[in-house]
Amino acid sequence: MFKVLVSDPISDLGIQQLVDAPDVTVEKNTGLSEDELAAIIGDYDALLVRSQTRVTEKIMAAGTRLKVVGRAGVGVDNIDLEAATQRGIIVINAPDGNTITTCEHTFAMMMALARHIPQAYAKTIGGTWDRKSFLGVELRNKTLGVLGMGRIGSEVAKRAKAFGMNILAFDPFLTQERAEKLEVKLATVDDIIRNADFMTVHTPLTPETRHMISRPQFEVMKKGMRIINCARGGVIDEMALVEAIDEGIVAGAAFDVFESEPPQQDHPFLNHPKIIVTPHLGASTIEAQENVAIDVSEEVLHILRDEPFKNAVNMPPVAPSIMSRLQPYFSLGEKLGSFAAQITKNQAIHEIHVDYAGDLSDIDTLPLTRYIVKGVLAHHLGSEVNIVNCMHLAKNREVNVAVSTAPKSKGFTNLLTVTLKTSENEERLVAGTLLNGYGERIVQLNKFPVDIAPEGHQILISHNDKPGIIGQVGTLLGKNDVNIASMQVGRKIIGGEAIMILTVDKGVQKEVLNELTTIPELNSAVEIVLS
Ligand SMILES: NC(=O)c1ccc[n+]([C@@H]2O[C@H](COP(=O)([O-])OP(=O)(O)OC[C@H]3O[C@@H](n4cnc5c(N)ncnc54)[C@H](O)[C@@H]3O)[C@@H](O)[C@H]2O)c1
Ligand SMILES: O=C(O)[C@H](O)COP(=O)(O)O
Repeated sequence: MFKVLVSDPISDLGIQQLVDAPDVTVEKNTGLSEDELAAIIGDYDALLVRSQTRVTEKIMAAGTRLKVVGRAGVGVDNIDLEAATQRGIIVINAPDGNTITTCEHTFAMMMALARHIPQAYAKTIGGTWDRKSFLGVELRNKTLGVLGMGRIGSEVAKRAKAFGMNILAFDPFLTQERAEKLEVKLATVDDIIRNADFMTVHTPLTPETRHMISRPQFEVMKKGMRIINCARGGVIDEMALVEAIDEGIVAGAAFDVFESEPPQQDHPFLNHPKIIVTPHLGASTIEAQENVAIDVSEEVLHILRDEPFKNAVNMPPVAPSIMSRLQPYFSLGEKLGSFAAQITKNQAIHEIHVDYAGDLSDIDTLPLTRYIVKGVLAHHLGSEVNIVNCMHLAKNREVNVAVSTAPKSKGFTNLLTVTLKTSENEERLVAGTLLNGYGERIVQLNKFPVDIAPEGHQILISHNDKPGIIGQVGTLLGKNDVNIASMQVGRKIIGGEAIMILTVDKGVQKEVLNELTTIPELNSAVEIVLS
């Protein structure tokens, strides 16, 4: 008999199929502390949660029977995926069930914001009949900026069209073709900041999206913008937002999510006259809660019964025979994918092409391809991507994954070449190898041969091959306290196009990268971070 523990409030109707299953017993025990949960989790085969229960390393370690953690919802930021993967615990989520509900909540927030509904309600029930203080704005003919055009962002855009709004949309995976299909205008973050009347964010919280709207963005923002966040706290810098509202740059904000939940009583959003808030209610409808609970219960049953399942967000075991030959390349493959994604910044990727040469040309490399695709997608999609779901996510985003093989590998015994093709018909190429005795190396970047260890923080500079540039780069980084550990320069012809790759000891601020581009003959500077 399998034992399932439900540790957050999850729809009864949604989990009915688990309750009815003859080989399963379901127990509910909500509101447990980490210690309380750790004390009992050893008795269970499956754990069902929403976002309240933090499924930490400690819980995973105590879950000696645990096969699966089911998240009735999208975000898995409350689950330690690394710890689950290490222990072979499958983590699944229900990515589709609350899309419409969250989209509708976003709209409710946008309209409440436009018409001051919470503030007017509070005054009216307080006995004041105030018709002067709450002059609103129409949505019609206004420009809505959507950051993140995944499931929820796309639905929001669709509904905004019906309200007569013009949509500017940005998503690293949004191609011109898909934008046309969705009837939105493909834009940059900068276009949105400078031109939108309303802006709504629908991205996960990743190192790249954290504070993607902060002081520098507020400084150039269209005056009077209204901002909605029903995605994840932290995408918009909360303190910078309060300042921007108080300075009259932002007209108002509607937030369902906070950097830390629940927020402290003295959080500046609470009781601010121009900020309206809800307590992470985006997914809280009867329908969505039933949907996500049904989806997750179905998957939990499959996993407990060793049947095929689809929405795993962490890694399943790979067959041992394939593992022994491919495993040494998994980490290199993921890093090549991530490197390639980071040098393809702000361009929609429509194909990930992988070429396997030499030792890798005669085996089934699909598990390795998954690591590469994961590396590419995880840069934008965050912890939701894993080697189980990455192909599915690529397909959903109309990103084609193509593989070719070649018996010869330019003098290397093995060579992995990852090429990202963008919708602007550009290509970014990163090739790497496992060198006997030297480990992982990147040996080609676009058309330039290089030799770098793919790890830590790097700066990739594209410049014209002119005397003095290296010195200026070194001086500028030194001035900004960035220590250079190693440097590589590559060029095809003297005086022509060239690249420089610097390995540095720590992260580099965006301002420093921008300053680098002011050096004459230096065309671009991008930071690459590899773990
Ligand atoms: N408030 C709630 O209760 C609630 C409910 C459901 C989902 N969510 C959250 O909403 C967010 C979106 O959910 P979804 O189901 O649409 O996810 P999704 O994965 O379908 O879409 C997220 C999109 O963000 C894009 N993205 C990543 N980095 C970006 C960047 N730097 N700039 C612009 N776009 C970027 C991705 O390419 C992707 O298309 C998630 O954070 C999810 O956890 C919140
Ligand atoms: O990621 C999600 O699905 C939402 O944030 C909903 O979270 P909840 O299940 O705690 O409401």
